Amino acid sequence: MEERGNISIHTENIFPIIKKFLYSDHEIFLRELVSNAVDATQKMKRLSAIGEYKGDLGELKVVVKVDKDAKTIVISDNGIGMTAEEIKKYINQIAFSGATEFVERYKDAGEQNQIIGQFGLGFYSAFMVADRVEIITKSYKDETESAHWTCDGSTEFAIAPAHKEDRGTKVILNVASDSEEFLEPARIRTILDKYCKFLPVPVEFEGEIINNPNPIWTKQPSELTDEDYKNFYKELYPFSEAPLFWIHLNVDYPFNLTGILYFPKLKNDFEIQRNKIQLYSKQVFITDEVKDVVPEFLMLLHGVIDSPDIPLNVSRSFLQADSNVKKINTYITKKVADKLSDIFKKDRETFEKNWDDINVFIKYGMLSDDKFYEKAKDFVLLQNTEGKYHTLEEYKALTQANQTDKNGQLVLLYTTDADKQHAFVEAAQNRSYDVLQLDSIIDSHFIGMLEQKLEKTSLKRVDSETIGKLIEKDEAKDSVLNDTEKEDLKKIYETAINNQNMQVEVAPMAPDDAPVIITLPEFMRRMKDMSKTGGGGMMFMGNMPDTYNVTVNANHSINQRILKAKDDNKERIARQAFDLALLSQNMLSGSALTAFVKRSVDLIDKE
Ligand SMILES: Nc1ncnc2c1ncn2[C@@H]1O[C@H](COP(=O)(O)OP(=O)(O)OP(=O)(O)O)[C@@H](O)[C@H]1O
Repeated sequence: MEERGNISIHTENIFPIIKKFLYSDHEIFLRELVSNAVDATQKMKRLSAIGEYKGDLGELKVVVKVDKDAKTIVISDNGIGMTAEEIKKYINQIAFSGATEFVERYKDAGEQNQIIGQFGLGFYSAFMVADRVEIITKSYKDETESAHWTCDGSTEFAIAPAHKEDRGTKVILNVASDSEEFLEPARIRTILDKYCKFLPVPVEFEGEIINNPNPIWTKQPSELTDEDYKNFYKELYPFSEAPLFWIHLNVDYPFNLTGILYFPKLKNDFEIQRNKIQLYSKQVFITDEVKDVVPEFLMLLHGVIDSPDIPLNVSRSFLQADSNVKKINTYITKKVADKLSDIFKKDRETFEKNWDDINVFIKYGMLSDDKFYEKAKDFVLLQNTEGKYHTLEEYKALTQANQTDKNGQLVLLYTTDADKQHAFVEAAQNRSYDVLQLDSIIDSHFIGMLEQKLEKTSLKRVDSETIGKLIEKDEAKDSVLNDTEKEDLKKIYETAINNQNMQVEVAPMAPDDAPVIITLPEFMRRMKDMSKTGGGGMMFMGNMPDTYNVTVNANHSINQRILKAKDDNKERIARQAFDLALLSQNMLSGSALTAFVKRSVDLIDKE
């Protein structure tokens, strides 16, 4: 006997609204229906395990079928099934009230609203692609009766007895004409691959099981080998290089979370490496946009996080404020810091070997998260030009005696390019100063942070001053030139250089230091660097020409010779000395380079 009825909801017809709101994410209907089938199957397993069900379970699996001719998609399971009464209760009432609530809540929200794709709309998402949905089901409780429910997306439904032989549920979607793309098996396979790859019950499509029901994050770390972790990484990202190391997350109080985070081999273009963490809820894929769930700097990691405690059906701003999400953030940050600290302590060699790949990540973390900084400050490494690694403490101990200036400030020297800045690096080394190699994209921010955090410490690029001024000591240098001679020399150089952006100064240095040294002041360069990376509101600086300091060594014999030279030769020699300084810094090019070569030939010719 067929029974007809009305579904009691306030909104006349909610389906057009659902369809409109879920426009971009119609494909999630499959996730919802397959998850329901999986839930029903797992309930069956549990009933059998506790002895509530004594019959034969059979081979528990979910089967998805597409029939292009009949224009149907069928999702079948041999789970607990439903009696007619249960259909009325769970489908007509509960599922409908869920859908109504969804519409009530979101009908005023804009179409771009991000939450929509993450909202588990449940059974009624079937109407996003079907104009008629049927359920044929037989409960494990009722071996005699089975039921057939039909609904065309209006508020009316029909329910009649059916002739289903075996236990379980079959959901038949009669696909609407505007959704026929979902009748393509390739499309269905892609969707299953995306959302159902790790569902806990085997899912069959076109005669094949498409999922891995026991992904390793659901197992205990003690059951797993390094190979298992590496293989799983390959399964997730078939085209990526092997990971460096990983962390197995496993917590059940005060929130529930499992997962595996991998440290990838980082490329410099770390932007495109984002969105590599996949978020699951009980093995159902939800999203790979884990922003807000995972701290920003950890988004460089790869892997999976599975938590039923992350609310997926709320807006993003709410997500940020959610106390569970905050706790998850803190937990993951702590776990990552602990893992790094552990590797550092137990196997410093490996840690140093991987430094190139992990330094960006660690520095990024220290910059963006104070708690992470507190832990990482003990294992962050500074690499010097000799390729040796030191912790902050070790480096302080190494440099303190020789690199403290007359004001008690510890000056750490660094180079961004040991090749280009070679002359300066060498000058520093001649004084037994140590020079750090800080050349990754994040280092200009990292340097600023170190200065803020470390007491009485500043960092200077090795070519930002002449060696005597980089680390000012009390030892005043005598000048062999008197003030008039210095003034004369300055004028000669200014005329020879003839460039307003080159600020000439004559200063006494060691006779064997270079005759002319060109430097770009630290402050100036940092401002420009910042404007390049878009920080600090210094955009205007980017367009300003560099203003260099040109220091003429009053104690160098060439400069004494210039003063004694014939008038027309003074500027020639000065220009030659200046060009040599440019040349040593790779700053000589174009017509200036041609002129320099010509002048050099003339000079040799005359010798
Ligand atoms: N394949 C199935 N077998 C047995 N019962 C089912 C099946 N599909 C749905 N149901 C019943 O219908 C109810 C409503 O399903 P629906 O998907 O709308 O909501 P839900 O699964 O409870 O929550 P969610 O919004 O997370 O999907 C389920 O709780 C379940 O009791």
